[in-house]
Amino acid sequence: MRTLRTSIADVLLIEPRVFGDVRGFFLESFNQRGWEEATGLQTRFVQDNHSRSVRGTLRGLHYQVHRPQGKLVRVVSGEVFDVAVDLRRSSPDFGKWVGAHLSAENMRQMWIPEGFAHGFLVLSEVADFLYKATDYYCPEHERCIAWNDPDLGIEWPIEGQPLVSAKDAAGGSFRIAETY
Ligand SMILES: Cc1cn([C@H]2C[C@H](O)[C@@H](COP(=O)(O)OP(=O)(O)O[C@H]3O[C@@H](C)C(=O)[C@@H](O)[C@H]3O)O2)c(=O)[nH]c1=O
Repeated sequence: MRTLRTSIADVLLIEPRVFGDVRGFFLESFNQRGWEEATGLQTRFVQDNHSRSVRGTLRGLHYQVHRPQGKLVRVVSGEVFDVAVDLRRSSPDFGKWVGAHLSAENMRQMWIPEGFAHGFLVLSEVADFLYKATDYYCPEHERCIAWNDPDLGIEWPIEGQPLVSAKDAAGGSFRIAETY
């Protein structure tokens, strides 16, 4: 695997090694030892998630206060624009966002450390989104910042309104968000 830095130092893009042959391909989607060697992180994942969404769906921007989750995310069918927002007050990148196209074709993964809000927009007809998380889902600690928060100014590749859940439509503003 290859790790690429992004404009926010702790957010990484990961390119797994892909072995193609006449049958198709093989890749290791996660390898604990390879992960530790490549990132220097002693990460322990405790939950794997899978969501499927139709074109124009936007999920986010989500995070958990008190029980933050680091997330290793990837797409196995379709394409999304994936975004991480730094919510760590002590970080030089506090309030900054970084986005990347993740697709079944480019097989890229994004590492979003604890202390970030996360969201993605579906750019294909359908997208299957898989991710590993470093802590369990805790609805009581779950928070949502509005995807179109003017202070964050995320440049989503969309014209018009995305399809969002009722919870996400009620997302709060970054200015008064609980941060880390
Ligand atoms: C996230 C999650 C949801 N659920 C349930 C709660 C609810 O009934 C249903 C759908 O939940 P949501 O609408 O919150 O799902 P979704 O909007 O896909 O939430 C996810 O969004 C992305 C952007 C993230 O970063 C994730 O951490 C997570 O917050 O699934 C779980 O049981 N476990 C989980 O870990």
